[in-house]
Amino acid sequence: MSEAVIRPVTTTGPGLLASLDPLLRDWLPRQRWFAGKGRPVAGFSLVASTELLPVGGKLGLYHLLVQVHQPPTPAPGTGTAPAPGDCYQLLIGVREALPPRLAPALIGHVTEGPLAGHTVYEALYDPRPAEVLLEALRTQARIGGLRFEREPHQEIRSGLVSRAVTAEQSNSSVIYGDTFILKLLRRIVPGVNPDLELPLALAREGCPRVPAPTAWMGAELAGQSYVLGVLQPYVQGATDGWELALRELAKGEDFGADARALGRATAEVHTALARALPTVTLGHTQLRSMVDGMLGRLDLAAQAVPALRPYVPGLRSAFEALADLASEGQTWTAQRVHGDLHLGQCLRSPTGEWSLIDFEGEPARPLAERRMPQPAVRDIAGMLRSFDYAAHSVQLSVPGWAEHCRAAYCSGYAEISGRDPRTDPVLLRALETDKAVYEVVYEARHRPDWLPVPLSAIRRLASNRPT
Ligand SMILES: Nc1ncnc2c1ncn2[C@@H]1O[C@H](COP(=O)(O)OP(=O)(O)O)[C@@H](O)[C@H]1O
Ligand SMILES: O=P(O)(O)O[C@H]1O[C@H](CO)[C@@H](O[C@H]2O[C@H](CO)[C@@H](O)[C@H](O)[C@H]2O)[C@H](O)[C@H]1O
Repeated sequence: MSEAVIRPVTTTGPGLLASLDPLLRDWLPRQRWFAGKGRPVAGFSLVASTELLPVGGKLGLYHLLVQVHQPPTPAPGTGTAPAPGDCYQLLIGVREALPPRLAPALIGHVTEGPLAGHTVYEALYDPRPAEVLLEALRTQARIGGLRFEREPHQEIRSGLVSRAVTAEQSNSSVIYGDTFILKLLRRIVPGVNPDLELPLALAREGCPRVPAPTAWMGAELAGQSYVLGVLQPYVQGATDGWELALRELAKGEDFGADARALGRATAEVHTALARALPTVTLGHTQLRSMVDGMLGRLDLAAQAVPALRPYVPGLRSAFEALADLASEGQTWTAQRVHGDLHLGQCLRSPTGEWSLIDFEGEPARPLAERRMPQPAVRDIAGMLRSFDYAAHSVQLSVPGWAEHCRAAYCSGYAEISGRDPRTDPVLLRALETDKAVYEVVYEARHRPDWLPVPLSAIRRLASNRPT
């Protein structure tokens, strides 16, 4: 299909950002997806702007890439704090007045500059702007620096009605007619994004455990390419694993069969990834640098979260035990992995089929690190941590629930891959520890009330107690 240009680009001058500046300073830090929380916003630079609907009509629409200037993190080593100057993707609607249904999307009323007298708002919540994006994907448009691409044999019907996903997310998503879901990435970085790269590789490998990307949007800026969003089929009527697990727990019911099926699904994805993309052998040198990475993250985390400090020696020993095995000559295979696997990233369809989503990896880690081959056990460790989270999140504790899920999940994994992760306890403990350390920092930054959940695992892992 030939590429269609729906509208020539209009590049706006610096006045646009100046007029939005005071509103963005207030609005941006309140967004769930804003990664620079806890540090003041010193200012903005416009990286790129594209007028998608002309301002001056009833509804104007800007696509903006905005660099946010923040001073470095005050306390050294919050571990996951982004470097100053993170770039965010914004879709800004411009109207003279906002209809009441769009009130929750309000960014503010502009008083100065080229948009003075207008109201600006988060346009993803508005069906018309969302339709503009879908139409651009459908027609493989190029609009200014924005490129919209589609898998050659995939069709997108026009006129699908949109609704925004309101759940807490690291990015922002829109559902079109229960047929597609578009994820707009918020903090954007140059390079190949694993959230597109891995599902595409899996789809081309014929793996049915991941919704196959239908289309995507990106940009070329100063010679570098950026992935800005991915459209994929919407799994209708799906429930995510976190919700399911909590539901079963609350009823005191068994999650073992689902955990086993999830283990099988994870192994199917790992097997397909190992076929589709290069694998490497991790010997002593590579393991040493992996362990050094874990130790470094632990140090940063302990600086940022004092509650972690008493456990540092025990946690270090979990990592050093792995390095010791490597110095005795043991090797491991590494491959591309999901990178942030947890129950919330697993969708169960009404027919009981599991799909894995969100291959972005841990959002705070540098892209290059997220794309490095890892032992597949890293994902397994993530899921085991998730069973533990679920068990700690309900009022009524069900003794042995997390342990039962762990066993079922590992057995399911072994059924497909031929490798039971429990036969590699030192690696599993090290990777669970690394994940729990990440979670401590994540919770301290985003959900302090949840901090006791990873901290209880930290106590167990530091003393090398079994679950
Ligand atoms: N293909 C899909 N089908 C149905 N729901 C989906 C699909 N992809 C994502 N979702 C829903 O959207 C939510 C956010 O998606 P996710 O990829 O995890 O975004 P984020 O990176 O912002 O966390 C998921 O928790 C899930 O509920
Ligand atoms: O889903 P995201 O990619 O945004 O992942 C981040 O947020 C997760 C929480 O929403 C966080 O997951 C942690 O909490 C979950 C329960 O809410 C639990 O199931 C996970 O095991 C636990 O790690 C994830 O770490 C973070 O990267």
